[in-house]
Amino acid sequence: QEDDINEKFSSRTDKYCSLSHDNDDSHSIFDYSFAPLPMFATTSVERRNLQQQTEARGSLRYDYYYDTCPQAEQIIRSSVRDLFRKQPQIAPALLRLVFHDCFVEGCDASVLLDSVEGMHSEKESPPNESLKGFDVIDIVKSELEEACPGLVSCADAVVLAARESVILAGGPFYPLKTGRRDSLTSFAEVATFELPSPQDDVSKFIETFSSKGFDEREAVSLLGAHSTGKIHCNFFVNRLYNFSGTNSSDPSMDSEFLSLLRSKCNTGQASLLAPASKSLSPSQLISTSPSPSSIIHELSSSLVEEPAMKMDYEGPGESFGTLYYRSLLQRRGILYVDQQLTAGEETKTWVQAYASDVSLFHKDFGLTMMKLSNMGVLTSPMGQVRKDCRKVS
Ligand code: HEM
Repeated sequence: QEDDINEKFSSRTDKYCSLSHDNDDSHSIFDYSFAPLPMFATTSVERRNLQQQTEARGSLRYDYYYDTCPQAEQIIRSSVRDLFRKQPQIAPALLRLVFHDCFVEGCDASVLLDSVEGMHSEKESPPNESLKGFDVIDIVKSELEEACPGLVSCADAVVLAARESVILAGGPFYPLKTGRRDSLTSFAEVATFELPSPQDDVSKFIETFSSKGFDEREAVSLLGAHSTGKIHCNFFVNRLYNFSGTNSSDPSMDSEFLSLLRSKCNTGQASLLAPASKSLSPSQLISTSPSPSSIIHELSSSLVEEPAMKMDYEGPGESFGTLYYRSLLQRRGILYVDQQLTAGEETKTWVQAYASDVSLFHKDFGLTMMKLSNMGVLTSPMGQVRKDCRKVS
């Protein structure tokens, strides 16, 4: 089996090397081993020319703001770090936010727009009800606006803030190109139908990610993001008390873990949170549960917490990824979709590989986050740079 994994890994390495040569970037990500990025042009005239050529080609490039706002990435880094010191839960919130932005019509900050007449916002679609981090992006963006008005897009702020969050959560650094622009609209309906459900089985999981261009290895590595943050009881309570209408728990769950989760989400809360989980579809289950969004939508007002389970329930100190995949092998996945990763032949191979090799996981996770962050981006002359991330300018 180890040979099998090695073989898959080496072909994957080749794939990424050749992929990066297909792009405008002639550097493999392994060339710089996550060190500071190489600069392609040395003088500011060369840089400006390169930027203009890049804009004409409509693609992203490293250090896009070098001339216009050289401090942009540093502002985002220090702003996220300062906020994290006060509220560590912003890191998982921002990591989840980038996934929910990029998976729906690309990384274009469409998830940040508020609803206005004639446009229903993605953030109000059922899968996004408990999404957080909007106010963090507002703070980051106001600092960017103060330094460089109208220049740095909300879409770049989202991907760069998420990368910082991964590092703060103990994950890897990965290089990111910039130059994304912001959408002019939000896609609430697409979000409702295209974001995956916590109740998906492994075939649905594979299908959803494959429809967005991710293979099984990439999809399994991305779910390693569930190493950090919290999951509210309403997303998994059906597994504890009434799995698939059986009035009993999910048989795929370890019994000690079941007791632990039941102690976090007791029957009273469970019936309150999922009154009709027998007959509801997964998306209905989420949408009809009392929305936690009023409480946790705004991080600053999250004084009352809904019942939830921490992903790093064994306590801090576990590095990003290790506990998550080991737990799945011990039948201790929190969401049904998490546990389902051990139900597919290839997905299980990757769970095993990541459980025993954290550096392999970090490398794969970094690569897949790069791919996620580049999905369906808008580049000049499309889209715009919003001044306020919640409103079209
Ligand atoms: C099949 C795919 C996925 C499903 C169904 C899913 C579902 C969920 C659900 C239901 C929660 C709990 C939210 C809450 O309790 O408020 C959650 C949390 C989270 N998800 Fe996912 N997720 C998926 C993939 C991903 C990916 C690809 C990422 C990032 C790359 C991600 C990052 C996170 C993070 C960091 C949290 C914790 C958020 C926090 O504590 O604020 N998820 N996810």
